Amino acid sequence: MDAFVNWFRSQNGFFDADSMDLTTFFGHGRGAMALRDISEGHTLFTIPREITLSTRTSSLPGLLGRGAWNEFGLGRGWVGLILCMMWEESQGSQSKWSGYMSSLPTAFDTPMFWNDGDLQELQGTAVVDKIGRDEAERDYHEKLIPAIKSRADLFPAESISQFYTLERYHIMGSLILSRSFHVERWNSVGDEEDAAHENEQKYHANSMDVDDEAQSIAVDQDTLLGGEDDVVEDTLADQEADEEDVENSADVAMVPMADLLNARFESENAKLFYEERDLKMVTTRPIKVGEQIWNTYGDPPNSDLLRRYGHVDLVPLRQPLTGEGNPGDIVEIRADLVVSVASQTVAEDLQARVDWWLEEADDDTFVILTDCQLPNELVSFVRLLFLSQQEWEKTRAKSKLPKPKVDSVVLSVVMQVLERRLREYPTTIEVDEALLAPGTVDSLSLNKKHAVIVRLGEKRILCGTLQETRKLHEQMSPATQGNRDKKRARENNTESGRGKRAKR
Ligand SMILES: C[S@@+](CC[C@H](N)C(=O)[O-])C[C@H]1O[C@@H](n2cnc3c(N)ncnc32)[C@H](O)[C@@H]1O
Repeated sequence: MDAFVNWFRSQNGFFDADSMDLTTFFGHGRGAMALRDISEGHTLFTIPREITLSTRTSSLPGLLGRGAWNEFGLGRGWVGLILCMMWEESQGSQSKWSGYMSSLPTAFDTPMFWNDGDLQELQGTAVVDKIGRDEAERDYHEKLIPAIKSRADLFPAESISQFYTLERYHIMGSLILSRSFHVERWNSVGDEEDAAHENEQKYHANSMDVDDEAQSIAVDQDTLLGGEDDVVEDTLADQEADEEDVENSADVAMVPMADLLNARFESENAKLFYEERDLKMVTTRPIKVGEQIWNTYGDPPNSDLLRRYGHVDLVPLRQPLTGEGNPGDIVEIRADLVVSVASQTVAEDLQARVDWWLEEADDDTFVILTDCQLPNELVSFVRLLFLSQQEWEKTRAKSKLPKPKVDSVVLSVVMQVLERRLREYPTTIEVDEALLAPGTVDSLSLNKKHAVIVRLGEKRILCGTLQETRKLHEQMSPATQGNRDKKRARENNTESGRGKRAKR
């Protein structure tokens, strides 16, 4: 750690060694600890923008040239940044980032590196379909390899087996996934005041995928870096982002020192802020001596934490759930599961309705949170599937989604959907709870323990929602309704009797 701090200081980074220390926390890897009571608004460290590592700051895009960068598709997605990181690593001590690169981890607990047996344990969860190994490898073979093969002067044959292997590619991708920040272009000094209220790190759902990135700070690299190389990449990536309205891949940046902070659900006490020339990690709450200094990763569900970072959060859950888990958990219900359940009852061909829904609502997945409430979109979708032919034609003509109003038909379909969704996991909730019980949990491998925590979190939401739905269904069933009507009538009689008595 000393070598890294020395490198950081040699690059004009400021580090308040009286207030914080970099140390190892059990189960969290490295992190930062307060060495004294620190007040809110205190700057813990300052990172000059030129030592953030991105396709704007690396010299590689300039050396390869704008045309080639574009031709090989390196301005889209993370492949360009991955190549820059590989390139900088291959430059050894010649690279400005050598002291940083050598401090980065090379092993990860993320499912990207799990064996098939461990991956089986995640069946049914939102993780499996999102690992994206095949897509990543396609970029390696179709973009990165052709680019390096085209320039033996920049990528000598003997360096390829050391620095440009598929294994190194996955390691760099995982570093971006778990540690990158979103650093936007600085909008010129004149915009500084306007931007003042927005000048803190923003977090998005998924740092590593191009369409849902992680933490973010607005930065103008042009002002600070202004070299030819930057112009090359900037222009390219910016053009692409404008054209496609996707994240500008040039905004994805590795930020030394800031990426050493851990995070835990709703524990953030420090955040990254930008200024014209520097990024600053500033405390957002008072921190007591000995406490860990936490950044935020946006409090994602455990499925995303595991997929991107290789860990999960376990804190007390909130009503209606009990026990420990991640209050940010979610469970996803695919629209096709709902259609499959509805098709058992509905005679009409549902395809036209489904296509219309996808056009109008653009939602093929429904998300339930830990409050266990039915999402309006799910209710609206079920209603759509059960409309009579005449109602459906009217709905389509009006281009208006059905109102998310529950009735006993909707609830009964939802209950079947939830039950079927629960059966997609390899185990029951009871089995998972037993696996995580004291005495048993220690015998699980880390991967298996993480998988069980993720799937149990999702199942608890499903069971909680099923319970709530059953209650509601019960209240709406004709028998209960009849009893309730009778009861209400009795109460009304009593009420009116009381009223009369009161009047007297
Ligand atoms: C941005 S880095 C933080 C620094 C990292 N601990 C290190 O040693 O370099 C993110 C990684 O830290 C670890 N981490 C962060 N928060 C954690 C937590 N609450 N529990 C366990 N591990 C955590 C995970 O391995 C994650 O991939």
